[in-house]
Amino acid sequence: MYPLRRNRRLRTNEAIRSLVRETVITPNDFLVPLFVVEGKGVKDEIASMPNYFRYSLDLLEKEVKELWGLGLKAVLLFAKVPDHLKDNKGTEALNPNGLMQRAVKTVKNACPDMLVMTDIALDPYSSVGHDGIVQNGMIINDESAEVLAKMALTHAQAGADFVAPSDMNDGRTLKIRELLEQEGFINTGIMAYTAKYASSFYGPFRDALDSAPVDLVDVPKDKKTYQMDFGNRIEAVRETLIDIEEGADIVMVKPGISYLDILRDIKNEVDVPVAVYQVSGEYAMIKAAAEKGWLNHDQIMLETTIAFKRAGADIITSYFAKDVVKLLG
Ligand SMILES: NCc1[nH]cc(CCC(=O)O)c1CC(=O)O
Ligand SMILES: [Mg+2]
Repeated sequence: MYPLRRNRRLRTNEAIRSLVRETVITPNDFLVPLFVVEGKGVKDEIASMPNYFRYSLDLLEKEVKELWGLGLKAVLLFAKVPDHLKDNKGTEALNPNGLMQRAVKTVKNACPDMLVMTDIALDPYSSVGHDGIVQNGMIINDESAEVLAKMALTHAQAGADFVAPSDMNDGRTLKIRELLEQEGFINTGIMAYTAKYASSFYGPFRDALDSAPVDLVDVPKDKKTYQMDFGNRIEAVRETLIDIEEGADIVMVKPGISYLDILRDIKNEVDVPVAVYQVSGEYAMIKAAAEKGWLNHDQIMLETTIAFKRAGADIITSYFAKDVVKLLG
C-alpha cells in the first residue's frame, strides 16, 4: 500500500513550494529601528551590532531616503544622548529642541510620507540608566508615567506619527493618550511595548545608546521590577488587554525569537495589529555566528523573519529590515 497522502508532492520544486507557501514577507512588513547621535557626518558602527550604525542628522536624512527607495516606509527612532544632558528626571527628554525631536523633523523633511515612530522611555536620558525616575532604589511608577506622557507630547509636536512607550510602567499608555487628546493630537498613534520581558537580549542596544543601568547603591541593577518575568505567558495577554483598553493602537511583543508563543497567544486574543521586535541581541547572535561561518546569514535572517510573521506578527521591527528587503530584490 502506497502512503495514503504524499505530502512531499507539494514540496517537489521551488515553483510548487512558492505556490503553496502560507507566509511570505514584503517591505510592508517592516519597521526599521534607527539610532541617532549629535554631530555632522557621523556614521558610527555599533561594536556589538556589526553593520549597524548611529547616524548624525545629516546622514540620517540620507539613510531614510535610501530606506524609502527600498520600499521601507516606517522607522522607529532612538536618540543617543550625551552624558552631560542626563539626569534622574528626564529633563532632556522633554526638550522640544532635543536630538529626538530634531530627528523627527529631519525625517519628515527628508521623506514626508515616511511613518515616524519614537521610543518613549527615560533610559537614554537617565543618569542611572532606568526607564523611569529612580527614588529610594525604586522606579517610581506614577511620576515616571507623567514624565513619559510629556515626553510623548513633545514628539507629537515635532511631528511623530506614533509614539512607542517601551518603559513598562503601569498606566503610561492612558497618561499618554489623555495628554495627546487634550492637546489636540487625536491622530497620533500609540504602539505600546506591551509584553516586554526583562531580557538579556537587550545588551547590544544598551551599548548603542550607552543606556545600561549604572552600578551604584540604591540603583536597581536590572529592570526586573518593571519589565516582565520571562517565565510568564498569561501575564502577557493581561498586559496587552490593559494597554488596548488604555488606548494603544498597536501592541508589541519583545524580544522576538524566544517569544513566538507569546506573539501567537496575543495575536489570537486581540483585534489590533500586533508587532514584534527582533532585538539587538538576536541580531548580534546571528551576525556573530555568521562571521564565524557557523550559520548562513541570509538564510537564518529570512527564516527568523518569516517565523515572526507565521507566529502572528503584523509588523516586524528588525535591524535586518534593509538586508531582508535587498535580499528579496
Ligand atoms: N526602554 C528602552 C528600550 N527600547 C528598546 C530597547 C531594546 C531594543 C533592542 O535590544 O534592540 C530598550 C532597552 C531596554 O529596555 O533596556
Ligand atoms: Mg503594562
